Formats: sequence, C-alpha cells, structure tokens
Amino acid sequence: MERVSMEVHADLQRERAAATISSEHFAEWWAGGRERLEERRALERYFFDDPEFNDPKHISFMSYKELYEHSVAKGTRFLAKLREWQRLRAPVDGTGGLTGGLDIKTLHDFRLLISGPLGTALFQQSFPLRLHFAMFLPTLLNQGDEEQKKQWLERAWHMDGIIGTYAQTELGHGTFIRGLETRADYDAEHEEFVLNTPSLTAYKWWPGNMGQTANMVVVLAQLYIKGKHYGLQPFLVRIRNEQTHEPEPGIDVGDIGAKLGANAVNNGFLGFRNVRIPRDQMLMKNAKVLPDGTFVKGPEPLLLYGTMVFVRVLIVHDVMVGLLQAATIATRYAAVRRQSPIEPNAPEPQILDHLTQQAKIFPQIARGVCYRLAADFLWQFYQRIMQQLEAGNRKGLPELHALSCCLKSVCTQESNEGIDALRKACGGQGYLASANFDNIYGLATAAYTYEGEYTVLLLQTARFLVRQYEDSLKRKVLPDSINYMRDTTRLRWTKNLLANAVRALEIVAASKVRVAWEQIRLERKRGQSAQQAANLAGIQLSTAAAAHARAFLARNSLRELKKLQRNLKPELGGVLQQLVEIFVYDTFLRQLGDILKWNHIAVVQVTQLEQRYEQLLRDFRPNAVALVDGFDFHDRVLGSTLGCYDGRIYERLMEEARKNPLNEEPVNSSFRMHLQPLMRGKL
Ligand SMILES: CCC/C=C/C(=O)SCCNC(=O)CCNC(=O)[C@H](O)C(C)(C)COP(=O)([O-])OP(=O)([O-])OC[C@H]1O[C@@H](n2cnc3c(N)ncnc32)[C@H](O)[C@@H]1OP(=O)([O-])[O-]
Ligand SMILES: Cc1cc2nc3c(=O)[nH]c(=O)nc-3n(C[C@H](O)[C@H](O)[C@H](O)COP(=O)(O)OP(=O)(O)OC[C@H]3O[C@@H](n4cnc5c(N)ncnc54)[C@H](O)[C@@H]3O)c2cc1C
Repeated sequence: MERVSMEVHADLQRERAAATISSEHFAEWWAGGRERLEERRALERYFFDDPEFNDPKHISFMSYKELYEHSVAKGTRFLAKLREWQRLRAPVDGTGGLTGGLDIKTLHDFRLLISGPLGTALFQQSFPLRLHFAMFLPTLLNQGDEEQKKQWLERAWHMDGIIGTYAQTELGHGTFIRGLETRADYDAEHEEFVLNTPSLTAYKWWPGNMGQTANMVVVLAQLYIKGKHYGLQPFLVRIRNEQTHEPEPGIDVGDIGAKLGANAVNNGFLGFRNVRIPRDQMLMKNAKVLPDGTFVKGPEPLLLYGTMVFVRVLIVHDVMVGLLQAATIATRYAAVRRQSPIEPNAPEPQILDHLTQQAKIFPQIARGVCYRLAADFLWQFYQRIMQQLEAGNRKGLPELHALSCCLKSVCTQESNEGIDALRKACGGQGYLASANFDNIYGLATAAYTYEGEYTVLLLQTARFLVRQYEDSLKRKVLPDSINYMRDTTRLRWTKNLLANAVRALEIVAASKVRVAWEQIRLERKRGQSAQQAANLAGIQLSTAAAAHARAFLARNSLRELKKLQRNLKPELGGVLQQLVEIFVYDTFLRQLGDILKWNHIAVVQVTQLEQRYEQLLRDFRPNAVALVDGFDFHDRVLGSTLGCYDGRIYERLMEEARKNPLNEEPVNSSFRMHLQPLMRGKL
C-alpha cells in the first residue's frame, strides 16, 4: 500500500502492533480475494501516481463553473486512461471492460468503480459522466429491442458520438411518474414521434449530466396515438448536435444550479418544442408502436421501471462505501486525538478510550460491514430474478422490488445519519472541508432522495408486505425474505442473545405489518376508499417497511456470518462476530420502544443485552484501527486531513490551512476597500 512520506504517528503504530487481527487478511476477504485486492491496488496506483490526476487546488476553493470544467477534463482523461489500462491488461474483472462487450454485470462492475473508492477519490463531487454509465446504458441494454441495441449500444458503450442520460423527473413531478406531462404524439404519416413540453412543470428537471455534458437522453414521455393515451414510454432523443454540441432545434436545455453536493454532475433542465424523432427511437423491447400506429402492449409493463430497480440495488453498496470512509476517518482521528483525562492526574487519553466515543464510531463500522453483506446478497438476488424474467417468469419481481426499495431507503437513511454522527465525533475539525465529511455526506444524502424518495419507497415495500400478510393468513407459501411472518410464536428468551435480538426484530416487523393491515381494514370499514385508507395508515405502513428492512439486515448478517466463519481464520471470524453482534444490538436498542411494545422482554433481559453491547465495544476496541485499515482505503480515497494512514492530523490541518488562497497575501484587498473606510467612518 502506498503511503505518504511522514512517519506514522506513534499512537497508530501502537494500535496496529497491538491488534489481534491482520488488516491484510481482512483486506483480502473484503476485496473478494488476493487477486482482486492486488488488481484494485494496482489500478489505484496507476491513477494516483499520475500527476495529471492531482487536483491543482482543493475543490472547496473552486467556483461552481470551475469545478464542472475541471471535472469534465479529469473525467475524460480518466476514461482514456482506463481504456489504456484495459488494453494493457484486459480483460480484467472489476474495471468495467470498457474495451470489451457489454452486459449488465460489466455495467455493474463499472458502476462500482466510478461510485466506489477510486471514483470518489478522483471525483469527490461525483463522476461527471456518471449517468451515461449508471442509467443511460442500462436502459438501452434492458429496454431496447435487438435492432435498437445493434444500432446504439456498441456506439454508446464506446461513447462514439454519444453521451447520454436518463430524463424522467420533471419540475412538477418526481415521485409520481404516471403524472409526468411530457408528450410524445405519433405521426403515422411521417413515422415519427413529436415531443413536446406542454407547461413549465413539464420541463425535465434533475437528470444528471444533462445541463452541458450529454448530447442524448432516454426521455420518459406520455405516448399518444391519434389522440389516445398509451401511458409512459422511453424515447431516445438527441438533444445536442454531435459535432457542435449546440442544442438541437426545439430543445431548451441548461443546468439547474449548485447543490448541497455532487456538483460535478451537471443536473439539468430540458424542454421540447415539436421535436421529431423517428419511430424506431421509442425503445421497444416491451411495448411497440407499429408504422401504422398500432400499439402492441409488452408482456411486462413494469419492465419500464427496470433501470430504477438496477440502480436501487447498487445504491446499497454506494452508501456503504461512504459510511465506511467516514468511519475510517473518525477511527484514525480518535486514535490520535487526545482529550480530557479519565483519571484526574493521568495524561489525556486517546479519545477512542472514552466509551461514549466507541459507541459513536463502532456501530457505524458494524453497520457498514452488515450493509456490505446485504448489498452482495441483493446483487445476487437481482441477477437471479433478471434471469427468471428473461425466461418469462415474473414471480420473483415483486419480492425484488420490495426488498430493493426498503433496503435502499433504510441503508441510505441510516448511512446519512451515521456519516453525520461520525463527523460530529471528530469535534470541530470534522466541520472543516479538509476533513472531507462534506463531500462524503453530500453524495450519500442525495441517495436518500434520488432513485425513489425514502418514504415513497418504504410505502412500495409496505404494499407488498400487507399482501403477504394476507397470504400468510391464508397459509400460502411466502417468499423467503418474509417467511418469518409465518412464525407467530412469541419470543422465547434464551442464552443466545444474538438469536433473541434477531427474532425480536422480526416480531416487531411482523407485528407492525399486522397493525398496518388492521388500520387499513378499520379505515375501510369507516367508509374510506382503499387508497385513502392506505394514506391514513401511511405512518404504520412506512415504519413497518423500515422494520422489515432492519429485520432482514439482521437475519442476513447472522446467516452470512455463519457461512463466513466456516472459511475465515478464527481471529477474523471472531471479530466479524463482534461486528455483527454490535450491529444487531445497536439496531435492537435503537428500536427499543417497538421491541418492548411487541415482545415480552423483562427489564433484566434488556439490561443483559445492553451490558453485552457495551462489553463488545470494549472487546472490539483493540482491533478498531486494524480493521478500518483493512477496508484498504488509500489516503487519496479518504481525502481527509483527519483520516490519513500516518495519523499526522495536526501537520496536515496546518498544511491545508496554509494553502488556503486567503493566506496567499498578508493583507487582503477587502481591508482597504471596505474595512478601513468602515473604521474611518467614511462609508
Ligand atoms: C446516479 C443516480 C442518479 C439518480 C437518478 C434518478 O433519480 S432517476 C429517477 C428516479 N425516479 C424514481 O425513482 C421515481 C419513484 N417513483 C416510482 O418509482 C413510481 O412512481 C412509484 C413506484 C412510486 C409508483 O408507481 P406507479 O404509480 O406506476 O405504481 P403503483 O404504486 O400504483 O404500483 C403499481 C404496481 O407496480 C409495482 N411496481 C412499482 N414499481 C416497480 C418496480 N420498479 N419494479 C417492479 N414493480 C414495481 C408496484 O409494486 C405495484 O404492484 P401491485 O401492488 O399492483 O402488485
Ligand atoms: C442529486 C439528484 C440526482 C437526480 N438525478 C436524476 C436523474 O438523473 N434523472 C431523473 O430523472 N431524476 C433525477 N433526480 C430526481 C429524483 O429522482 C427525484 O427528486 C426523486 O424521485 C423524488 O421526487 P421529487 O423530487 O418529486 O420529490 P417529491 O415526490 O416531491 O417528495 C417531496 C415529499 O413528498 C413526499 N411524498 C411524495 N409522494 C408521496 C406519497 N405517495 N406518499 C407519501 N409521501 C409522498 C415525499 O416523501 C417527500 O417527503 C435526481 C435527484 C437528485 C436529488
């Protein structure tokens, strides 16, 4: 691993020497094997050793426009250099196969590359061509028919005259997609669609890369044939000229402005005025429009939403990376920072020795590890269901949709909370831009909203859960992820605290689903429509779905732990056991109100679990630094004065402060222009 030249801080040296696990063994497991670990390190070196990829100044000192231009320049060099890498070493798994063919696995790997450690190191405000790979290409791949794929896919993959994005959201509607207003009217005489933006609220608004970067979009629009409405369909539209990049006739396009984070993404607005595209630019894998204007319904209309499912699955992985970057920074900082003697006359301890500090940091490490186990499961599950869909079997789709929605919501929400808690755990220094929590948080918190807002997606899961609850009453077979609902026995507290806690979380979820179902029934009896009843049960429904996600995360962690312990070195298996326990008990204690409401648990049993939890924090303490080292985040990936491997926090903080452009001149011009006149009473 490449390290900066300063000597490692003595506290970190001691931490590493005293650990009982090997970071390297952990890193190997975390990366998915030795070969993958070496490959990733080599790829990182390939970029980080290249001075072209060193930012001339910290991005917090760049203007919005400057950041965009800088990011596009770097983004294009990144792609060129990645292609070169693959030509030299191809075909290499995990680097996206930019020079090879395209399938969903390749897109998945590429997506992890640009939104994973390397991507966030180079593009702290996100990869400026992200939407091309994250949504435009998956949509072409999954929603184009064979002819269309032949025509567009290869070119789009190699960015041969095409930079695309996914334009769905409008100024007036993001969540309720059936309410989108953009129109595509079919003109059978010319075999063309005519696209229009009928109002201000119909403007496309938010699509990433759309402001200045992209020249094509997949746009979702309401299809009309001879004035008859046929619902939303995806259309491929060129918005900027391939050569000049000028907006095409009838296109009104621009950037929506600075955001809380992800400012390299160039989110845009887009309006259409009588924009004509040929008939074969409606993506027709599902529904079709024949030349004479006959509409042919697709076998599975919900496949229109397929790209969103793909991205939601990957978001669980994205936010896990952000959370663990923040946790690594906070752990290293807490091992070096000294504050407040514990015994009156003793020296100041590392802040990591304050138990309350451990309680702020370790549950976030544990959470990140358990999210990783869930993300891996979800990706496997996604692939399995997609294969079944290809074979015409749609049975698993509702379960995939339900699981991806609630995991995307809960993992994002709790990662956001975790990153902010970790920032606060670094005291005042955590608030500095040079600590990098702002960028990490900015990216993670966007995921709370995009690709389906938190509550909205929980409500999607809840619909499924309520239906499954009804099936369980009829003794029907339930899908795996909710099979626990079938077991209606009360919790029997045993010596196995972990099993108790997981089961208690499942009972909470099952009980909350039942209560939501009962409330809907009650509202129906009161004469409410099904939809209004669901609205009035919304709080119960959304919290039931979140409880289901937590129960799933806990059960999945326990299941995966058992598998892992068979293959890992005992000391590593032991530490993973600690982390899974910390995660499950932390989840349990944070939901204590619900746990006590739905389980017969005595105070003494809760106390037993609290004591075990606190003991685990102390037990994990000696391995904390070694474990976060094992995530193997290069210093460039953390991008933080507080989180470097060498622990030289004070030197780096001062170095960054001195680089500040305001310190370049001893007296700033504002003194003479404003402050001095103010003090002389001359304003
Ligand atoms: C890098 C990232 C950048 C960001 C990009 C973006 O943000 S891009 C923009 C991202 N934007 C968003 O994410 C917008 C979020 N909004 C939405 O996704 C939809 O408007 C909605 C799902 C909220 C409602 O949709 P609706 O009013 O059409 O539907 P409904 O509620 O009436 O349900 C009808 C049936 O469909 C089912 N079903 C639904 N979705 C799926 C699915 N994906 N798969 C499978 N099934 C699905 C549902 O379960 C129900 O089944 P049931 O019960 O009848 O058996
Ligand atoms: C950084 C970023 C990048 C994005 N990139 C893209 C992109 O590339 N392409 C694209 O098309 N879009 C993109 N989007 C748009 C994004 O998908 C939407 O913002 C998102 O789906 C939420 O929709 P909304 O903004 O309309 O929120 P709203 O739906 O207006 O939500 C506002 C509030 O209303 C509540 N609410 C709404 N509906 C319901 C309901 N049915 N029940 C209960 N409560 C409800 C929500 O819970 C929330 O509290 C992006 C957004 C962001 C922030």
